[in-house]
Amino acid sequence: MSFDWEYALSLFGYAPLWRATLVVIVLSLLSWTIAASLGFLLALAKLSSYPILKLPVAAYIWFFRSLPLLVLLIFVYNLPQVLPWTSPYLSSPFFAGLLGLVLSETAYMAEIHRGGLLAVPNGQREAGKALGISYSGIQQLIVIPQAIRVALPTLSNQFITIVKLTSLVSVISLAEILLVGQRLYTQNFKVLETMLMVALFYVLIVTVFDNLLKLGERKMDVTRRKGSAGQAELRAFRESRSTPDAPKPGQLSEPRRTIDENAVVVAASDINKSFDEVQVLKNVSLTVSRGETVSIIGPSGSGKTTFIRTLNGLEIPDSGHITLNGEVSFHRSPNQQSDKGQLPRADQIKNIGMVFQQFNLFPHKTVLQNVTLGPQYHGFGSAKQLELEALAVLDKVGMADHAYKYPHQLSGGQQQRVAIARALAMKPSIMLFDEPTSALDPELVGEVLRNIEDLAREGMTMIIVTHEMAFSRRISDRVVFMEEGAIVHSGSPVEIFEHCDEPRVTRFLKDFKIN
Ligand SMILES: Nc1ncnc2c1ncn2[C@@H]1O[C@H](COP(=O)(O)OP(=O)(O)OP(=O)(O)O)[C@@H](O)[C@H]1O
Repeated sequence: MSFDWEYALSLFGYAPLWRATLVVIVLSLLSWTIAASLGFLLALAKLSSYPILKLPVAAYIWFFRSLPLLVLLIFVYNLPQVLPWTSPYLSSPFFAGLLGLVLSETAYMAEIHRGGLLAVPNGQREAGKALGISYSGIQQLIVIPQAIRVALPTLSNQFITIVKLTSLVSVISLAEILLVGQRLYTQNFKVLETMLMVALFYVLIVTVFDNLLKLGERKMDVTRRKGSAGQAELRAFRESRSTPDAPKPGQLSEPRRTIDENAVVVAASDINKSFDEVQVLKNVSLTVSRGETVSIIGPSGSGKTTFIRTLNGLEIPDSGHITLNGEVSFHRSPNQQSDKGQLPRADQIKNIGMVFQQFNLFPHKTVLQNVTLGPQYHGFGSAKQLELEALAVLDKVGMADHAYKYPHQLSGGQQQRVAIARALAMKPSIMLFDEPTSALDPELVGEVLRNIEDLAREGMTMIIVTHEMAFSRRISDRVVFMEEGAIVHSGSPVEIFEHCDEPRVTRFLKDFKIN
């Protein structure tokens, strides 16, 4: 018996096969979209810290990933036998198939999304928190867009899997491609010819959608973006800055700072913090006045970073008291339980700018969007006005020309300068710098330190955790030395770097080149 090519090719003109193709496409698209959306919610629930959400979701995922789809389809299709009210819906093979596919695929999608969510570095969430953005705002603006980009290739692959799984729905008599083929060859016995065409129809669908999804992936890939737009906006900004009264780029608005000792910006007292029974902060107290630059130095692991993170709520102390501009932002007495006490409010947190060691810029947003995100979220002004303000603040750190680029197109030093601009755009009362140059190559350190020095000169209130001793000596009004979770010594740069006879300080400083 020879292969009947003429018959096989004639199936390209067979209308029921094209109708079945449409059924497969619609069923796959609906299953994929619904399962991807529900899977995302399940992934969020599985990652939450509430057992009441986590445990049922974990059980769902375990159960539906263990169950063969064929068994599930037959079960769903026959459910009206025991639950007659489901009959109007589930007696339709299409809806029964859709329900079976969604139930099963949601479990897989949840795991794919969970991988995407876990791939977003924690620094991204912390950067959002430091801008005073709420949990849901952080998810919506920062985490979800990045998690979906990470998960997209696997989600696309899952669509292809679903297309092929729709063939199983033939078992409950849905007239999809396989069933139409089976009906044909049971009449004419041309099994191979018919199945070849059935296979070709699946390959056709998969090829078309695979290419469409790849196109979508490429569009969402920020590393491919050039970010070259915005030249007109930049020119308009430059022109507006060249009017006689406007400050020139890089020009400082105030020539010298003054320290107002009567205006305390931050006062922290008796801050204690332990991680896993190890006490890393021991009754730390520090008061910073308006216009003052305080640097915190000390050996690695002495608690410097942990301390400044308690000031804006990134770490919650076990006990202590913090005021911001005279208002209590944190209070918990030593005998209070860990879920009691007053925690910093968003309106207080947004008043504290923070620059991280690892920059933590949002990779899916341009430089300008990174800077406008916080002010826009808090409704500081119209989009146009905030854009102009963001360009001005970027200009101040010498980054206006890069406003329309993405973070991956910048050097480490440039990224850190954008991070400084992002914090400044919130018009904070105080800036916290957590080792702002530690992650930079030596040749890039200078440009960032110059920006911070400019801010000090302008009178910005700042606390800087640093290992750059010469820089600390040059710009600080006060230097605080920490060791083993406590402030051991503090004084003017001259007192600390030249006349200190505290053995722990001199021992620490002897390894540094200070001049
Ligand atoms: N989230 C955490 N969980 C457990 N331990 C932590 C955590 N954060 C910090 N620690 C520990 O607390 C101690 C103080 O860390 P911290 O980062 O504040 O020190 P540091 O003085 O800033 O050090 P470095 O100069 O190396 O950055 C260290 O022993 C560190 O391992």
